[in-house]
Order: sequence, then C-alpha cells, then structure tokens
Amino acid sequence: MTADTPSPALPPYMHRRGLMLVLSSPSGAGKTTIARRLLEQDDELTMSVSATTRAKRPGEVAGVDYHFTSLTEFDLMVNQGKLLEYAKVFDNYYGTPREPVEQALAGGRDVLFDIDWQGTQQLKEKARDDLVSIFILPPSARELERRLTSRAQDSQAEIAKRMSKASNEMSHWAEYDYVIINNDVDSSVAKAHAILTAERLVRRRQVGLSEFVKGLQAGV
Ligand SMILES: Nc1ncnc2c1ncn2[C@@H]1O[C@H](COP(=O)(O)OP(=O)(O)OP(=O)(O)O)[C@@H](O)[C@H]1O
Ligand SMILES: Nc1nc2c(ncn2[C@@H]2O[C@H](COP(=O)(O)O)[C@@H](O)[C@H]2O)c(=O)[nH]1
Repeated sequence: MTADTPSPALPPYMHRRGLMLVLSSPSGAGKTTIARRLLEQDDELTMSVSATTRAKRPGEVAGVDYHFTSLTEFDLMVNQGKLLEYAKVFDNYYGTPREPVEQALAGGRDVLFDIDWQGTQQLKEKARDDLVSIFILPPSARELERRLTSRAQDSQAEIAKRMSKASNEMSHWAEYDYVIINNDVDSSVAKAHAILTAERLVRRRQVGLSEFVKGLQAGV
C-alpha cells in the first residue's frame, strides 16, 4: 500500500466498550481543570454531570457544571434509583445521574467523573471492569491552600473546612489505579490522556478482536 492509499476501514463488528474514567483528589488539587482540558482534547469522552444540593458558585452553569437540586429533589432521585452513586461531601449531597452514564457507555463512549472516594468505591462495586481511577495529588499542602484561595469561589470558612478534610480524602490514594501529582497542568493533562489512551487498548475493551484476528489468519 502506498502512502496515499487510504487504510481499509475496520470491520463493522469491531467496536470498543466504553470505560468510566474517575478523577478524585482533595478539593482544589485540580480535578475540574484537568477534566475540562481532557474534554476539549477528546471527542469520545463525555462528562458525567453530577447532581448536588450545594449552592451554585459564581460563574457555574446549571446543567453544565452541576444539576443543582434541593434536598427534597435529591432524596427523590435516591429513592427512585436514579443515581449510580451518591455521597455526602462537605455537608452537601452529590450524586451521579444513572441514565446519561448508561446511555454513553452503551454507545461506546467513555465517561469522565469528578467524584470523591466514597463515590469511587460505590462505582467500583458496581462496575470494576469498566472503571479506571486516577487520584490527583497537589505538589504540597501550601500549594493546595493557595489554589483553593486563588480560585476565589469559596468563603474562608469553607476553604478551612476543605483543608481540614484534605488529609482524610488523601488517605484513599492507594485505592486508585493511577496517581498524578498535579504540579504543571499541561503535564498532568498529558499524563491523564496517556492513561485513557492505554486503557482504551486493553484487550477486553476491544470487542470483536477474536474475529478480526481469525480473518487476518485466514488471509495470510
Ligand atoms: N497545576 C496547577 N498549577 C496551578 N494552579 C492550578 C493547577 N491545577 C489547578 N489549578 C488551579 O487551582 C484551583 C483549583 O482547581 P480545580 O477547581 O480544578 O480543583 P478541584 O480539584 O476540581 O476542586 P474541587 O474538588 O473543589 O472541585 C483553580 O483555580 C485552578 O485554576
Ligand atoms: N461522590 C460524589 N462526589 C462528587 C460528585 N460530584 C462532585 N463530587 C465531589 O464533591 C467534592 C466537592 O465538589 P465542589 O464542586 O463542591 O468543589 C469534590 O471532591 C468532588 O469530586 C458526585 O456526583 N459524587
């Protein structure tokens, strides 16, 4: 085949099983920043938009950053089984709506989650084979506090609360498949994307490989 001959398309029975890519970290380490950049770079990745009872921050958009709900609405979602996982984090409830995730995965798309360790444990129990988890660490405690402060979206009391919970959150780092120390954003995004690329190539995620190889063997 010459350089300008197009490669033959793969057979239609070959497709990829979607995966669930989870980012967790202490608040302020950089999950949202990394998630946004990954979504910009990768068309096959869809963000799971969580429901939360927390108040909207300045600049946040309902339905994009979160589905902002009352406690009553959140309880209803829980009771109707509409959440794949949920947890209380910093005195508010957060949860993952089930339907959009199931639809995306069924369509062969990958889903990105920005959730805490409690949610990750619940997803792991339900779908271990489809889950890839990354824990993001800040380069130092001082830098974590600086990031929370410079984000300028939470009160001093809220920042103090998040700093006081950071140690407990970080104690779960070893439950994750991968760890990235988020010093430089570009480098962290590149690392997260490399993980995603490699995990997509895991054998069990490539449906139809056996038939494909049989076809190759028959043709040689
Ligand atoms: N590598 C980095 N270097 C410097 N600043 C960063 C880096 N990564 C993120 N930031 C900044 O740190 C602040 C917190 O980041 P971000 O909101 O992404 O954290 P988060 O982990 O999603 O927090 P939360 O759990 O509270 O949602 C933001 O102002 C962001 O721009
Ligand atoms: N278990 C879940 N945790 C979630 C979900 N959505 C967000 N989060 C986590 O909450 C904290 C605080 O978020 P913030 O936006 O108020 O700063 C952070 O650790 C998120 O990862 C969810 O659906 N389930």
